Amino acid sequence: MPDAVADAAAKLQLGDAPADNGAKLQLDEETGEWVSKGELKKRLAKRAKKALKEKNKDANDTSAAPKAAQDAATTKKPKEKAEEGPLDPDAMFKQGFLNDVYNERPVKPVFTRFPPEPNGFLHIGHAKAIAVNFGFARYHGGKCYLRFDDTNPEAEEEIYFTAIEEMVRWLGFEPYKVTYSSDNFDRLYELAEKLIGLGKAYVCHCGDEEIKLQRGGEKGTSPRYRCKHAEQSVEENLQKFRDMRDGKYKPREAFLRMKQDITDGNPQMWDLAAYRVLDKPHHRTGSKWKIYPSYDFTHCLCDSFEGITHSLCTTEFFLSRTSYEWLNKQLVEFQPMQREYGRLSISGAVLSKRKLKELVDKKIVRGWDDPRLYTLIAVRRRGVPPGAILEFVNELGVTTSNSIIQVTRFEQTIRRYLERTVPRLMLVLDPVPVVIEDADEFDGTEVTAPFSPKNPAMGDHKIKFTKTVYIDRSDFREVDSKDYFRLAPGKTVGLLQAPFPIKATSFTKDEATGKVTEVRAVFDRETKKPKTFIQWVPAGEGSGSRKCEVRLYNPLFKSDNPAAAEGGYLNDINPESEVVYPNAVIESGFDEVRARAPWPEAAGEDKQHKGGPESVRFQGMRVAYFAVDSDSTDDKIVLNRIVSLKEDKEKS
Ligand SMILES: Nc1ncnc2c1ncn2[C@@H]1O[C@H](COP(=O)(O)OP(=O)(O)OP(=O)(O)O)[C@@H](O)[C@H]1O
Ligand SMILES: NC(=O)CC[C@H](N)C(=O)O
Repeated sequence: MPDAVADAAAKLQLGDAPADNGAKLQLDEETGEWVSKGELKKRLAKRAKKALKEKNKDANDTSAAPKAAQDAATTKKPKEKAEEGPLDPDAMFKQGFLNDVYNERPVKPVFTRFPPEPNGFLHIGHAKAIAVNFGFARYHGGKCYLRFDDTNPEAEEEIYFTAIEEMVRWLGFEPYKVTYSSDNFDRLYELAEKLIGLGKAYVCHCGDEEIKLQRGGEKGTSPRYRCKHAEQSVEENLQKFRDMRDGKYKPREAFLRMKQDITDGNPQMWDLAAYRVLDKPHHRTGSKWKIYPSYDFTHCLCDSFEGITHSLCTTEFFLSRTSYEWLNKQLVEFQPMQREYGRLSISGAVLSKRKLKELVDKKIVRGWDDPRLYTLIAVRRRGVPPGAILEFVNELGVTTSNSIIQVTRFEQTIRRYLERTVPRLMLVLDPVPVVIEDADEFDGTEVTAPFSPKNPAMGDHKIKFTKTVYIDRSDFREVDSKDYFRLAPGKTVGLLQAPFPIKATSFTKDEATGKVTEVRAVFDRETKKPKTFIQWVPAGEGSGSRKCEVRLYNPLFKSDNPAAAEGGYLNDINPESEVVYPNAVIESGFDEVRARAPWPEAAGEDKQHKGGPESVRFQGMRVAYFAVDSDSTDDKIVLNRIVSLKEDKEKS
């Protein structure tokens, strides 16, 4: 975003209640959005209903019940089964702001564009911009360009072009054309000469301080005025502009200014810069140009060249709309329409390029794609499905206000999406072997495990049952108590899909570490319905189980607002943001899940765009949702926790 625009937007506090909306709006305190009274009422009613449902659900939680009981629970309660289907994926285009934007200009075909500056990796906020621009065109049967806004060769790098395009496709969108603002440098130059010819632009030699004074001084309260350069003749301006082009001026010695309307209250009309001298080679045009057009000169004209019908951008460009329309009217036939929607941010997420770079350089994170970050490459590496991101944006809806969304809300959408879509496997984070002494007759037999207890269409797979199985350390207690329902000496627990529940008889301990090293148990053939079922993984060669490293992620920062933390955001790093389990084990069904990935196929991850390791996703039953990390090799599996199974109540 150009600094001047950001400053102007900040001055007018565009993040506050939108002033340009006729309807009476009210603040939705949960999302930070301004919505109509009716919409707020609807939302509150929906939330109240959901809270009640959660309460009832907690009371009837069946996750630890026997399989038969689980089946019964899902068939007996049709309401829960039909629960929370995904929202209409086009909801954000059918109502509210985007519907209004279309109705303002109900033309066909629709053309939109997503116009990133190739100066960094995209972040979660950009996912909204992609969903809005590409989605709007798709919904209306139109086309969306991916246009690299590459007018600032100082900050641009090849790697960002590739990464940005990859992200658009990963989110499931196909650009109509990939274009570059720089493709138009010749045409833009000619139009700049035309603007000079119309007496609407002049070459200025003033410095920053002088320009500030012309625009009303530090506080903007003194009278605005134009400098003497504004009086130059068309011929003189043309000559000077050509001299700029031909390298006769050094950077800052001269720049081309539009002659707009300094009496207008909008700072975007105070003779903005159109061209500046910059002695930098450009990655596409090489050293052909010594002058480069500004955002304000370039963007609106490129929109017109590409026939953009609806130019959708974020609210900090609200004031720029005036100069956007002014310039197009001076120079071109086709008039695009710019409209502005609110930015999306996630609380506790650092998105500034400088801060991200510092985190990477100081090795606080594993790289720009570290799963704790909110760049899109990081969110992808963590395993968040592209469809879940689109669902999140759609659920939030699009309005004119900026929203800072709690990370727990993002995670809740991801969780719901994964719950519906991914297969289930058994995984043990911190394994303890349990020897079932009377299991000889079952040793090496197979049990059948469904990939989804809720969706039989996902099929099932076989798991070897072995006399020694691994269970999680947290599922065994050396000393039993009445309110404890998992394994303990003399206590029975169910093993999911196993022939019988087991009862612990004894255990051994490493005296040096105090850790249990082995539990001995027997089948409990009497207890038909143990209170709890736990996951297990077969042990030994031939069981097909695999060792893996599991990385559990928590928020990178201790607070929701790291920028405001005492001593700065680096002082706010959460020491528990990554917890590694190096000796986890996963059952053999993992091989099938890996071979079938992406499972399910979805936007951005289909036959054509075969996903990377992160598209191998599953629910580790009773543990969390996981995806394969890009650090994995043929010999070593590394898994990332995408999200926990349930929201951590403390966090929310
Ligand atoms: N947080 C956000 N929420 C929604 N849209 C965004 C957000 N950030 C950027 N965009 C939009 O994405 C498009 C491309 O953005 P570009 O990379 O040029 O943005 P930017 O504002 O410089 O981003 P940043 O400075 O945050 O990296 C623009 O239309 C911009 O308005
Ligand atoms: N109009 C827009 O969407 C602005 C895009 C531009 N690349 C910016 O953020 O600076």
